[in-house]
Amino acid sequence: MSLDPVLAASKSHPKPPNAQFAYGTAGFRTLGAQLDSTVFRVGVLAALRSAKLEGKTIGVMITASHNPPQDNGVKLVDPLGEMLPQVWEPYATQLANSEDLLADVEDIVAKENIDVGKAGLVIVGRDTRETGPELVTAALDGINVFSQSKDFGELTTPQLHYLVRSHNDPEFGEPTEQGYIDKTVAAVEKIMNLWNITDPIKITVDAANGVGALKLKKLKSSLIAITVINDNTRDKQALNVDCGADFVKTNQKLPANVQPTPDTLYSSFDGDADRVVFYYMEGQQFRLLDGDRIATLLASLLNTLLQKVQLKVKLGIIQTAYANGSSTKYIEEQLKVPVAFTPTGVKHLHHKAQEYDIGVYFEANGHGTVLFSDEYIKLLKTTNTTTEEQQKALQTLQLLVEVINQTVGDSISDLLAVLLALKIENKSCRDWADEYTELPNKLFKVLVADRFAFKTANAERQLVEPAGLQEQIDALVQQFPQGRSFVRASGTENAVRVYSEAASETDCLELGNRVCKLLEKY
Ligand SMILES: CC(=O)N[C@H]1[C@@H](OP(=O)(O)O)O[C@H](CO)[C@@H](O)[C@@H]1O
Ligand SMILES: [Mg+2]
Repeated sequence: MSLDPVLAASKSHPKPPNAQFAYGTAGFRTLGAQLDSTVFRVGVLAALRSAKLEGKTIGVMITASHNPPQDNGVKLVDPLGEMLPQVWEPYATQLANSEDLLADVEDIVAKENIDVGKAGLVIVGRDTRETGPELVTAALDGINVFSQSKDFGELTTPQLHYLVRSHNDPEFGEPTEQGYIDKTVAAVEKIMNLWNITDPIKITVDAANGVGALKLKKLKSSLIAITVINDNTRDKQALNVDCGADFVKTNQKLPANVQPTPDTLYSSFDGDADRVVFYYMEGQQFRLLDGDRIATLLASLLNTLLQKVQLKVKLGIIQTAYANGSSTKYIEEQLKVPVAFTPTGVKHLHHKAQEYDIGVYFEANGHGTVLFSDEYIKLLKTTNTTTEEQQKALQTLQLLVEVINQTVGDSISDLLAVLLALKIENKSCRDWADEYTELPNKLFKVLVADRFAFKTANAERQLVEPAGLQEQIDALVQQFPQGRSFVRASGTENAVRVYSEAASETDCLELGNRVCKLLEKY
């Protein structure tokens, strides 16, 4: 099959002069108005990826998550719902920046030994941004050069991952949006019936004025009573503004439009509904229950259920350096579950989680999920129980595999899993928040001339370059009780991040400010 048609198709999607693009942690992300040629070329690459995998279905998601409304982005999803493998990321960058598209397509086809005639289907989803529809057109134009395409319209990022997986693996679920909803709702209802919970699970969710609002409203069940606020997806300038998971986590305060009833749990999604955080007011105090808390709550429920059935499996929690030190201590000392650390970015955590029978991974910002291994799922099917209590625990473990999205962090399924865990364990939001006391912590952003000069080791917890800087940070940290601080280059923004944590609020600020000061000369 000739590669020439790519040239004619690319004529309607010219590359802006002098623009440079890089496929990073979150795919391509920049102003939506700059992305037409890039998204077209990602469409071409998606078709090549499908051909390379002999006709497997590939996904293209158009979103910029928690970024401001004028931004947009695009990322590729592999057949089982995983991220594009890292070895293919340079191809995405190569095509996006190409001045001779045909030559670069030929280069990739030759390097990967691709028969473009084998391309199968590429499916496309987008969040609610204004530039979404035109970028979908660009993606379809790119895909259609070599492959079949299907546009699923507005989706959450995790729904697109689900759809890619179910297209390739029919046992995973019905490959439609309704299939996703039915699978999730049915598993939640079954768990509630098992535990005789007749009172619907209730919560108010701040949907960041994003796609999560539309999808939450489609969860129809007499046992699920979700009130959605910040659901204005028609006002394209409202997305993620003064609301959403990132706003709540960063500012550690309530989003717009929540008039809180004390001791009542609330939740916030981000713009593409793959992150979730929880919070409530205890008197005048705002208490945040972030990704670290979700990990401990879910791991603790799973542990209890496993003990009831007397199942011995390898359960682990995966964190990044941004996890609060108190959460790590609580997991190791109280839950007695091993903790592993990886660099920031979900792909690292996801990969590590696959080493366990049950791998619970969450970034502190609320992005994460629980992965169950095939062996574990088989073990559940062949386990015998003697008592009714054990049978209930075993069935709950089986149903949790259905509730929790196995492809990627998912606000909707994480929300439901958390609410189920609280019901089953009969925990109030205070009980949950009192499991451990967080150390005061703060995240700083420092602009430097060259963020690539900052090189780290030990899951990003130590700097190896610039030489000598880590020693200076260590010397500062030692001066503060329970102090911890580290510096790393952001993978998504042109900045260096400084994290600080210490026994008191004042110490935490002081430590952070002094580490930031060390960076001034860079
Ligand atoms: C401290 C922090 O929250 N960092 C975020 C942020 O990465 P940076 O590499 O720190 O810019 O964006 C990533 C993609 O959304 C997310 O996975 C990660 O957790
Ligand atoms: Mg997101």
